[in-house]
Amino acid sequence: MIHRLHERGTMVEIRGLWTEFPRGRGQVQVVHRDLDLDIRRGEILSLVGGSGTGKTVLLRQILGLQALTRGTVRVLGAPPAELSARGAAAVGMLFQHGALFSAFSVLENIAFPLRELKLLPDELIRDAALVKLQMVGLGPEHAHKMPANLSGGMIKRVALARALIMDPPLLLLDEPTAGLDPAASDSFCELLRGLHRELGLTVVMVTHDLDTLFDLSTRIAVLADQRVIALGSAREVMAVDHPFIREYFLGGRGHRAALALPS
Ligand SMILES: Nc1ncnc2c1ncn2[C@@H]1O[C@H](COP(=O)(O)OP(=O)(O)OP(=O)(O)O)[C@@H](O)[C@H]1O
Repeated sequence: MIHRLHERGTMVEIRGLWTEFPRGRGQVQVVHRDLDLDIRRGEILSLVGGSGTGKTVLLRQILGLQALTRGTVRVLGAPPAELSARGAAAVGMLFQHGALFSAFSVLENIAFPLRELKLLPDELIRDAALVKLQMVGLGPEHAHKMPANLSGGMIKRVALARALIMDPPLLLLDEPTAGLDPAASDSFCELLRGLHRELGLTVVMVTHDLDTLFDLSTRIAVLADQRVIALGSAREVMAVDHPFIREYFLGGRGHRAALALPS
């Protein structure tokens, strides 16, 4: 049962999702209204939408950290909470403010989720963390540095290594290039593209950065009106007539970034 959807090529299946938050005096804020979305195995799906459209909430629901009001979210055919309770580690997440533990070294930060499981001896955990450090393009000379002594780009890389420590098939990225200068942002995108290819990862990414969006996405899902209003390639999504899409993609910044798309 667990692998049924997996075999069919669906990594995440979201059906009839409603998310509501109480707003006092009996009022509720409806963030998602009957939202459906399939995330295919091996794709890099970007979620875009205006502020407050529930992109981060959706990532947290895929991770099993946020309750649904109604509907279902299944990762590899099972509710995310069920997967994590079994220690299946199907999902890794790079949080937007993916702060590292400041009192821990780089290697201790990367090793943390594995250490928490208490299943492996220390040397194996250390070796696994060193492999991940190398995987994100950092040499062993960085292993014992403290987070305060790292650049923004290095912090993102270490947080990414930590997200990958359990070898999850699905990686969630919340604003992966936010706060990075253009050069660091480009090189982080390059790293993500390489890891996606080499590890065969499925990636779901929230981004406001159009360069990152066009650079990495294999498909784009646009959230507006509490649901997914457009889903497809950049060109397909841009062809959908909706006020948010016109403003976001066809405004000055969007137009410039779209010109760089391969024809
Ligand atoms: N735990 C919570 N309790 C109450 N309201 C919440 C909670 N989490 C999120 N919200 C509300 O849900 C809405 C969607 O939040 P979310 O962070 O997912 O937006 P977003 O699309 O990621 O926005 P942005 O692009 O600005 O980061 C917001 O109005 C937010 O205030």
